[in-house]
Amino acid sequence: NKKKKKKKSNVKKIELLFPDGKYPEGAWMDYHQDFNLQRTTDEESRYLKRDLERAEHWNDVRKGAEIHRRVRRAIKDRIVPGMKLMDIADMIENTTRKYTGAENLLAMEDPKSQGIGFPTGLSLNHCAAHFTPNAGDKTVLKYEDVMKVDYGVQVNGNIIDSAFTVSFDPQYDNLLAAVKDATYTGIKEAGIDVRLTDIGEAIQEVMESYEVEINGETYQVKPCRNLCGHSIAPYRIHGGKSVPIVKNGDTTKMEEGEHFAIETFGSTGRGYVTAGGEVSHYARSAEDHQVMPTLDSAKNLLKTIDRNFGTLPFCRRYLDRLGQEKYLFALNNLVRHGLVQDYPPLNDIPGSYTAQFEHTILLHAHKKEVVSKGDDY
Ligand SMILES: O=S(=O)(c1cccs1)N(Cc1ccc(F)cc1)Cc1ncn[nH]1
Ligand SMILES: [Mn+2]
Ligand SMILES: [Mn+2]
Repeated sequence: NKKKKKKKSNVKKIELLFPDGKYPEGAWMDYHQDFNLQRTTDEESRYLKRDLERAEHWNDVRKGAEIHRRVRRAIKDRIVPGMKLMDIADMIENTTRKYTGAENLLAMEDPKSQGIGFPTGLSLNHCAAHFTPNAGDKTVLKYEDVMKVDYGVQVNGNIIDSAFTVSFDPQYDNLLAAVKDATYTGIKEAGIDVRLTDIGEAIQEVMESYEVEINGETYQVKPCRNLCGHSIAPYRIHGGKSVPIVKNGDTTKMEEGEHFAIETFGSTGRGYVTAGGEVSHYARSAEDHQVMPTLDSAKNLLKTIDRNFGTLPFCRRYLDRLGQEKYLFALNNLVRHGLVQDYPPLNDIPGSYTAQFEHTILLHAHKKEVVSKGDDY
């Protein structure tokens, strides 16, 4: 009897698809009119020259973005009700691993050179962010679910952070439309010398201009006021600046050369999230002034984390995959000592629905690049 041949995925390493090593540019946008008027033409040419000095850096980011687009194209039609979240996460992560050649971290000379940027978020309904299944999770995606798919790709530490929302029931369409419009508004408002609070104000105004009727009740869409976008630095998903999605008075400005994840979250609940539920997401804390752990198991786990992830976020499944066993006590010890930061799921009130869209943008000297833009969102 012919054994049913496992469908071999035809995903190849991305380098084979781009033999000249040049990766496609994202969507270009001009900075605000008045900003451009202040700059003379010879200034523009100086900015362009300065930008070209970072060509290799930009190319790395574009490589990650191309992989992000190809992964979502490969998996989009395969995310259907009845699927286990575990299988969706594996599909996304294994496709990313194939494109980046990061199938087996233990076999890689530098496991942090390129690969998964951070855990695949698959947050459902009132859970807005930072949920990914831990081993043994049997959750199955349902027709009435609103799932935020939020995953990362990194190339030489340049992280692409982009997310979209999956839903099947058309009654959620206005919620998703509100958030997509709000995220695009944030992307349009962003720019060199722009104040973060002004971006938040513009996002909030658009978000709140939408209403959605779900199960016979009408809601005005609310921004989740304590969630925000963020700057991105090499191997650091949070570069230090937070981009609010409501007016918050933060007059900090965006600066030339920075990478930002512009993400907005809309909700039919309180518009405010609280941490709750089993933790899956972790990351090495940046500061290193903490005291080293005395517990041997914690010391060894820290070494494994440093070698395989560095300061990139990881999840319990990635430790399982490395063959780590019974690591929870040691992991919680590292969290208690402040050596590892935990990122619990962030939830609005049960029964509410949240949606998200997110892109990574690059503030070049002369123009803005929405590097993770695709023909899907
Ligand atoms: O909420 S955040 O911690 C944050 C927002 C503003 C300043 S820090 N976070 C960064 C992050 C933390 C842990 C991860 F595993 C991955 C990312 C935003 C985010 N989560 C998913 N995509 N983007
Ligand atoms: Mn994200
Ligand atoms: Mn983000």
